Amino acid sequence: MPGPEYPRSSENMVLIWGAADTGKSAFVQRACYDVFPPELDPFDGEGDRKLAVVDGESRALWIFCVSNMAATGMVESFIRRSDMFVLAYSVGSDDSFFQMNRAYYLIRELRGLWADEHVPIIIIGNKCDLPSKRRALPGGRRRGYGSSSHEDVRVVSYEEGACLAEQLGCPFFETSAKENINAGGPAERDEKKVV
Ligand SMILES: Nc1nc2c(ncn2[C@@H]2O[C@H](COP(=O)(O)OP(=O)(O)OP(=O)(O)O)[C@@H](O)[C@H]2O)c(=O)[nH]1
Repeated sequence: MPGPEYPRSSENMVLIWGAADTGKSAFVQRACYDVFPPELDPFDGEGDRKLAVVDGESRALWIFCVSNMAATGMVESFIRRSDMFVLAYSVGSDDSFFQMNRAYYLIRELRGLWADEHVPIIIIGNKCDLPSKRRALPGGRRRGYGSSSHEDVRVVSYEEGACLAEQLGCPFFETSAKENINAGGPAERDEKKVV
């Protein structure tokens, strides 16, 4: 398998990071080509390009996806190089939602964000087209970390996503690569925060 491609010097690098099956590849395909293939090859190690108009200025984005299953060294290398981050979860997976915290704090740690450096991080809850039908658990409990695989129904509400994003100080969007909801805009809006 070829090694990862790298962005050109004129491009802003956007790292999309999330659990497996959150729809990262589908989101990029929708954002860059306005298509929704039913099945996609794993996207790790590949980048894609999108032109975005930011404050009236055309900018080139190089968009790169990694899942949290990727090799630690590769993830850290791309975290250090990226200009902005999109942390993705699926509204159909509690597990992917809980894993975002780890991604968020790793970015902050590696980029020294406890100091003054500002790096834009946005959060997207993909698959918002899934129907809302929360499964009842015995005793009314909520599932916890590691307890959920991906579902065909929504298990993370909009409010839960918005609340976490607010706590972390990140812009938040629910998206659907499938139904083309907010799937072309977040990177452009995020870019606005950079400049
Ligand atoms: N309902 C729905 N399904 C989606 C959406 N986006 C992606 N999917 C489906 O979710 C599955 C995973 O999509 P991928 O784009 O391969 O997910 P990924 O996060 O890149 O997965 P990895 O390569 O394993 O990291 C596929 O079956 C997609 O068709 C969406 O917006 N809505």
